[in-house]
Amino acid sequence: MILTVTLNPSVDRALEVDALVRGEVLRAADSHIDPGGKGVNVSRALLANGVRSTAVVPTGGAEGEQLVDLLNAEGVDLLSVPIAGRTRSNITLAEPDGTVTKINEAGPVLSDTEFAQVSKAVLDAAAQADWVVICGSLPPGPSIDAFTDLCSRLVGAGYRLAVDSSGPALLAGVAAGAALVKPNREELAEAVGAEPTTLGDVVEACRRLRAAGAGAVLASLGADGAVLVDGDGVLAGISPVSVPRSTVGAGDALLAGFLAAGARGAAALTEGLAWGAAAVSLPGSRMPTPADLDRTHVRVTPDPDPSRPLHS
Ligand SMILES: Nc1ncnc2c1ncn2[C@@H]1O[C@H](COP(=O)(O)OP(=O)(O)O)[C@@H](O)[C@H]1O
Ligand SMILES: O=P(O)(O)OC[C@H]1O[C@](O)(COP(=O)(O)O)[C@@H](O)[C@@H]1O
Repeated sequence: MILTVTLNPSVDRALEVDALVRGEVLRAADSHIDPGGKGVNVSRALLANGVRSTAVVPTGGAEGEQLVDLLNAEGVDLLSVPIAGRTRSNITLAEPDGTVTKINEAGPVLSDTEFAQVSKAVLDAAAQADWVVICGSLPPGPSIDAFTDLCSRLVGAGYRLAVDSSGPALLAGVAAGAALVKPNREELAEAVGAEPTTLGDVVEACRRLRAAGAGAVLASLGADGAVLVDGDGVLAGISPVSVPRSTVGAGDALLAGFLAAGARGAAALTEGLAWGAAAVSLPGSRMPTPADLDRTHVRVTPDPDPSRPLHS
């Protein structure tokens, strides 16, 4: 079982528009409502592919009830912790060429008591889990020290921890010794204070995160695929998509596929890239099912050419 933790989940509303024009009334060609938040998406992707997962989510207000209803309707196994604040709604505007504009709310304040309740739910359930996967932004409220403490307690208790977050929360996961971190290109750049422009730069940045405590680094690079740096070496892979529809949740699908396939080596990276590419081809943040997966276009190579430029 893979336990996911989404401290700041959301109800995701995606609107498909012909073109984004500021100051105009836009008519949506289509719309989708999905349960959202990065850990929530990892659980949804795992469930859609027959892998057992439980999602820990603080929920509150009408949107919190809607989120629980949406997740129950999909059959996601939930540990919902009631909070006083209102669960956020995030908006995606998707254009036909695949361009996505997102507006994410900050999310409700999680009080110290509520954060302690969520932490207890996580620590209690972790004993049954092969992985504990903490994903997404931190909501307002918990200090970075409290978050670091949760990560350290999980690692200290011997659980395999994966962290997919940004800024200080990503660095807290690294410093706590998470077995895996999954930054995207911007998160990697922020973490090392340098913008990667080649695969060599990405590998160097991943090595710095490993030196700072992370066991493995899975760097996702949008249309440039992904790079895995771990104790076994360096792998790079790509999964071209002819008609990108919505990149929302692509990183979550990549992480889910990578974990589902054992989180090591070329087979796991191939699986992650196939799930990521499939998510990009689907509307909103719909997660791929086995029927959506096509591994034939995925290319994974060891020790990639460090001078290869990044395009996306
Ligand atoms: N435009 C794209 N074309 C093909 N694959 C993509 C594209 N965007 C994302 N992907 C796939 O989804 C994965 C995650 O996307 P990325 O944007 O890096 O993560 P995140 O969603 O976390 O920001 C990539 O590693 C890649 O496999
Ligand atoms: O916690 P954050 O960083 O605000 O992100 C939340 C958003 O991320 C998502 O999980 C999508 O993730 P991606 O970044 O992988 O596209 C949405 O479902 C959600 O609205």
